[in-house]
Amino acid sequence: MALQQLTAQRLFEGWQKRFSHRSKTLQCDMQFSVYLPPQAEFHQVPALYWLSGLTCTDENFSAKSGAQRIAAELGIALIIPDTSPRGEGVPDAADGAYDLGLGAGFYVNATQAPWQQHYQMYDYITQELPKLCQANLPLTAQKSISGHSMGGHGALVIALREPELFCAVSAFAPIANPVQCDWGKKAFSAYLGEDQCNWDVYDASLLMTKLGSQLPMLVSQGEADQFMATQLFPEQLRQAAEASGTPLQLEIHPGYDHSYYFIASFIEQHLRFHAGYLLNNPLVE
Ligand SMILES: N[C@@H](CCC(=O)N[C@@H](CSC=O)C(=O)NCC(=O)O)C(=O)O
Repeated sequence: MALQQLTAQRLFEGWQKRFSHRSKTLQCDMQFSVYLPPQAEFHQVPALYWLSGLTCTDENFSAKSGAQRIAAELGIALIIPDTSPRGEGVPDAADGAYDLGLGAGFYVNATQAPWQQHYQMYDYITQELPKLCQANLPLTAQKSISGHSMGGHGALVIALREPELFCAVSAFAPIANPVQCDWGKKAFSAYLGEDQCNWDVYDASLLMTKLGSQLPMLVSQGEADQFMATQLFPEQLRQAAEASGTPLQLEIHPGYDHSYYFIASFIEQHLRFHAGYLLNNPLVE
């Protein structure tokens, strides 16, 4: 599996890198970013996978979160994929809408035309990308996962469905019950078809109610988030956790909105939370 390095920049004694590769799963060329902490020059390090939200590429989190300073201190690599397949021949929303198509893959495996050939983001994130990173970067097998909004939905769904892949999960302002909100209904009906029975396996609140989880799980939500009441529904996640006995740490932060300013304010807490499990040292948190 060939990986082409596009850029490399020194950052907090480590390296911020951008790679390109041909994705067999998505049938297009993909780019992703990686932060390698200084420790990776001497030994393998664990990795946190970060899933971004609507309209993002791998560059939003890389440039705006400020995560690298803490990742360098803790010795954790950050793997930051794109949010959809891209390139010539990859379909987009007919009207160029921001919440479907390019930049809006929703981390599902599409089954419907014209999406199903390329929009296989669930398999890309859970299978192809980790294999590629493991084979080409100085990483241990330890992984955890986090994300924002659409990416928070992706992180929770993936961790609930495949808990053996990760040692912890967290999310910022996740779309917690997508089958009930306009963003989710629009994307799922396009990618998965009108039969809502096929949507449930991509809904964190429904999955949690059904399966429960003992995975360490932290969710942060801004109370002044402009999307909280219409698209995110954190209360549904809280109820699902209570119903299933899932030890969800759900924190509501007064005054914070949906932006990367919120993420930048709490990313240190999230990285220390993940480090407690990635480094097998609960005292780090
Ligand atoms: N353009 C839209 C909102 C787009 C938006 O807010 N995107 C968020 C993620 S929202 C859920 O997945 C984001 O992370 N944007 C990138 C950034 O750098 O801020 C609208 O106008 O409502």
